[in-house]
Amino acid sequence: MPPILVTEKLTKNYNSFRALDELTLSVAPGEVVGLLGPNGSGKTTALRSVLGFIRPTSGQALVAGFDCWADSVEVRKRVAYLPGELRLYENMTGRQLVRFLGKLRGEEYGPEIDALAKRLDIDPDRPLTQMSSGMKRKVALLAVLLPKLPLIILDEPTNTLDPTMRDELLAQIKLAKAGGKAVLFSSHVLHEVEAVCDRVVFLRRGQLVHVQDMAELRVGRHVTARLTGPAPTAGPDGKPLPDDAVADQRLTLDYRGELPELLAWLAQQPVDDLKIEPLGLTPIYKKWFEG
Ligand SMILES: Nc1ncnc2c1ncn2[C@@H]1O[C@H](COP(=O)(O)OP(=O)(O)OP(=O)(O)O)[C@@H](O)[C@H]1O
Repeated sequence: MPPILVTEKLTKNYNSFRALDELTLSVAPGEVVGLLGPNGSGKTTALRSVLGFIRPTSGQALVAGFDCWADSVEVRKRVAYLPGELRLYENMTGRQLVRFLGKLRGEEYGPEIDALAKRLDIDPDRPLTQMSSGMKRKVALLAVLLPKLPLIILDEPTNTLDPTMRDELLAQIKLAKAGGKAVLFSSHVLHEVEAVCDRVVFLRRGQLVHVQDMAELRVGRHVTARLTGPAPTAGPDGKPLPDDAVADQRLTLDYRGELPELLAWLAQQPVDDLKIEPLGLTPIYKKWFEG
């Protein structure tokens, strides 16, 4: 299926400062892509450029073939967007706001508002002025999840949500994916990104430095153990261990083979205090941003 979103060498300078540097990526229908990177790495700049809020210095972003800057009206008809910082119409109730935003797009919502409000545990008839910041964020999520649009863009969506609602939002992202929508979102929370993404794009100082296929990561395991005797020279696959696998009597290994092979190998090693975890994004994040 052709991608719904394509960026080609998308670049944004603020005066002489390059906030986004030749970002090239694509997101297909039914795909969830995460943007990860430290503060100021260009995530919001990338998302806002796709929405046509920011004029690229060079390169382009296309949604369903429409240029995000030149055809931003067409683009916004196809994208539901949750900004990082909310500016809501405070004199409305949640229901009024969601209906108002729907009407701007020519969509009418009925009982589905109540069904989703119930799942998000908010009263849609309460004025926004009487809501906490997390409740307001949930109203904004209603407005993003209800529309029947092919692309959802979320800027740090779980910010201010409690743990139960974070899980609910992740479930909603999975539902959107199952319904064939494409989702692009930024986050700082690695385990959330791990839970829902098909691919994760790492940004550093505006540049794409790594793309991680999550299916590839999910078959891997991260092994740590304390060595009580001589360090092994070969790994579970019989190949020499990497130079940095053993330091200060601690073994650290990323393993992508079969589990019985790993367990048989560990049984022959002088190890205790053993931990075997899913590979996860943490070591990759550390490599790019803390290494
Ligand atoms: N309007 C602006 N004028 C000048 N510089 C800007 C402007 N907007 C963003 N920047 C700069 O561009 C860089 C990227 O900012 P951006 O908001 O895209 O980062 P981010 O990855 O979303 O960060 P965070 O994780 O903190 O939300 C930062 O250095 C920021 O200071």
